[in-house]
Amino acid sequence: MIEIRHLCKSFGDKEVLKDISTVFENGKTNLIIGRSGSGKTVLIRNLVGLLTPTSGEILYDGRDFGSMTKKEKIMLRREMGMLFQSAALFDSMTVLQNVMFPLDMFSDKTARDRVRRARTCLDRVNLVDAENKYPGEISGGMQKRVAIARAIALNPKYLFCDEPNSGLDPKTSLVIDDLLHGITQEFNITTIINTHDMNSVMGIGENIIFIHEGRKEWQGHSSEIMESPNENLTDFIFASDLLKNMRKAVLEKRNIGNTAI
Ligand SMILES: Nc1ncnc2c1ncn2[C@@H]1O[C@H](COP(=O)(O)OP(=O)(O)OP(=O)(O)O)[C@@H](O)[C@H]1O
Repeated sequence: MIEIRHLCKSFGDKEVLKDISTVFENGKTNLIIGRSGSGKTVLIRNLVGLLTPTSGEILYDGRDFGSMTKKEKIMLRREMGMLFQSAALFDSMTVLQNVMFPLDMFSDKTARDRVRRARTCLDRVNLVDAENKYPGEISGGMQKRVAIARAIALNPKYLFCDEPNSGLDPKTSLVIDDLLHGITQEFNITTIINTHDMNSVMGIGENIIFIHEGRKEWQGHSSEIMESPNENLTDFIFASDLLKNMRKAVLEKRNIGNTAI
């Protein structure tokens, strides 16, 4: 679980994050959504320690990042898996070598156990057969699955994903969403996904944080979005006229249903 208390982040006199407090639970896919420039990336960068908050606290299972020693911060970073917008694989390494990379760097397992662990992770993303291929020889969706296998190689407690579906077609995006959701539940990880993908929001959004102009404007489950009275949220989610009309039709149908009861 990650808890944020009154987090603020400014660059000079520009306030980007304004008094954000929330809880990201383990075993849940937590999504951060909001318009471009609303502060999502800055929030994730604060969470992974790439930026230092101007004020406020971030607690990782009760451990306050701000008061950790350098050594404790290094240990904490090893509990974090990261999935970047591009899969960020090493082109000169095979799929297996890519997944083994964090194990070779940080694990004290024997070489044999490291290979076994990497294969287990590849199996989890259905890519065992591709272990000897190079990133350039596989599709974008497969590359993302390799990146997921690599991100979970060290059994992370926390998994941070920055736009995991960018550049993928809708069907492949669903596969990635299902994998992230499944892995999160199976290994009880605190997963935080920064996304613009509305299919992900509606499909796997168990705990959604909507950031608007640097503030947490709304938080809830995807099933609560349709009836939310928050106009900034519904304008953002149902951006086109088509989606607005669909929402209107659904709400009217529900109202008629309720009246009939
Ligand atoms: N290092 C920095 N110095 C100054 N301003 C910054 C810095 N990093 C981000 N910002 C500003 O913070 C604001 C929020 O940026 P951020 O990248 O978090 O937006 P975002 O919600 O992730 O947008 P997008 O969806 O387009 O990725 C922007 O106005 C950006 O210019």
